[in-house]
Formats: sequence, structure tokens, C-alpha cells
Amino acid sequence: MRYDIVTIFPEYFESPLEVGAIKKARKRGLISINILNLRDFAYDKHKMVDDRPFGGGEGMVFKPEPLYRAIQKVKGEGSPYVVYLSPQGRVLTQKIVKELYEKKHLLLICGRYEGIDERIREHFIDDEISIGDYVVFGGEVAALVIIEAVSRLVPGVVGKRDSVEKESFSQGLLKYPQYTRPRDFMGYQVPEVLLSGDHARIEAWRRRKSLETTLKRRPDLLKKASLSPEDEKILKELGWKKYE
Ligand SMILES: O=C(NCc1ccc(CNCc2ncc[nH]2)cc1)c1csc2nc[nH]c(=O)c12
Repeated sequence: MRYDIVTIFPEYFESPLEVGAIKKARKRGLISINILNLRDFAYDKHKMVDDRPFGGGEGMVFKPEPLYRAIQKVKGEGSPYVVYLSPQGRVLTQKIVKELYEKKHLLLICGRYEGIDERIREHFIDDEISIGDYVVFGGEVAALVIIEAVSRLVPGVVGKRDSVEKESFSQGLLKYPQYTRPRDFMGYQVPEVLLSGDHARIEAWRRRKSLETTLKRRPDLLKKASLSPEDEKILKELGWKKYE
């Protein structure tokens, strides 16, 4: 997987891409990440990357030429899928993460201020993605979300392969609760089943807990989840109204 990131704050990416699984994956050549400083593509004396909006209004807009030059540079080195991170984009889901993974090479354009010149958005952007219905300062944090979520699908990046497939979000349910030592914490015990060594019972308990947690906190996920007849039986017992 290859990522190119266009930003006016390259320093933003220094530490998050230098820790943990992403750092290891980069070292092992499983993923490559290049940061392009938009200012390097502003050839005028003042290296202007943004300017005031035509028609008035507050805030600044990214000028088209520097963005165009940055995009062209990356296109000269490969065939990137150009993604503009913006509040107006389609909201990221695991399904979209998988689509992005299939592209193998992403060029992530991080906006700031009021966004980018429409002529770039219209003619040089392949996709526009938001990370949710709330407002942050710029596209950089969204680029990190995409890099982490997509990189988890690259074989070898996440330890045990099956753990990614089995991941509850991939099956559309929330994860079951987790416990670790000590067995007794301030008088709060670990559920006995988890100490039983009976893997079938543990598996069943975990599935029930996933269903319970999902029903309680994210019933919306149940409509899209792949549920077995046994799952539906448990959900009905828990008071799930399937067609409500
Ligand atoms: O660049 C991003 N945000 C910076 C930002 C914040 C506010 C505004 C101006 N407000 C829009 C408006 N102007 C007028 C009416 N409405 C534009 C851009 C961003 C990238 S992906 C993402 N995903 C979720 N949320 C986000 O903010 C983002």
C-alpha cells in the first residue's frame, strides 16, 4: 500500500506515523508513506498556498495551482486514487475503507481553512471523504484515520490474520467485553466462564455479549450484521424487535 499526503503542516505527521504497527509496517516495506508540503509547490515569491474567496466571505481557500502541481507530481510516479478529505465528503465506513484498500495507492489531500478551489475538486479529485459529522481543523486527522484503517487490511500489518477477519466490526457487531489479571479487582470478579477453559462455552458467551452490547449501544448495526438463526434467537430473548 502506498500513501502520498499533501498538507501545509508536514510536521503534523511526524510522530503518529513513527510509532507502533505503522512504523513496523513502513520498515518492513508493507506500506510506504510520503508527505508532500504544499508550500513546496507554490512558486510565487511569497509561496502563497491560499487566498481570499472570490465573492467575499470569511476564511481562506487553497489556491488551485499549488494543489495541481502536487497532484501532477504524484501522478508522475504512479496512478494514485486522489482523495480530498472534507466535511462535505461521504462519511468513512469500514466498507469504504475496503474500497480504498483495493486502490493500493492513495493520494490524500488535506484541506485547511474553508477548503480548496472548486476547480481542483471538480477536475482532479476522485473521491471526497469525511470522518464524521463534526468539525475539526483540517484534513490531516482524517488522513491519519484512513491510513490506520486501510493499513490494517494490508496482509502482515496486523499480527494474527484471522483476528482482522473475525473483527466484530467486520462482522458488523461490537466487540465483547475484555478482562485480564487480576481475577479480583477491588472485589469485582472476572466472569467465571472465562476462567473455565471451555472454549465452546467461552465462544458462545462472547457471541452473546457482542449481540447484547450491540443491541444496547448500536441497534442500528444489527440491520446490516450477518446474523445466524441462533443469533436472532438470542436477540429476540433480549427483546430485539427485528423490524422496528
Ligand atoms: O478539513 C476538514 N475540516 C476543516 C474544516 C472545518 C470547517 C470548515 C468550514 N465549515 C464548513 C462550512 N462552511 C460554510 C458552511 N459550512 C471547513 C473545513 C475535514 C476534513 S475531513 C473531515 N471530516 C469531518 N469533519 C471535518 O471537519 C473534516
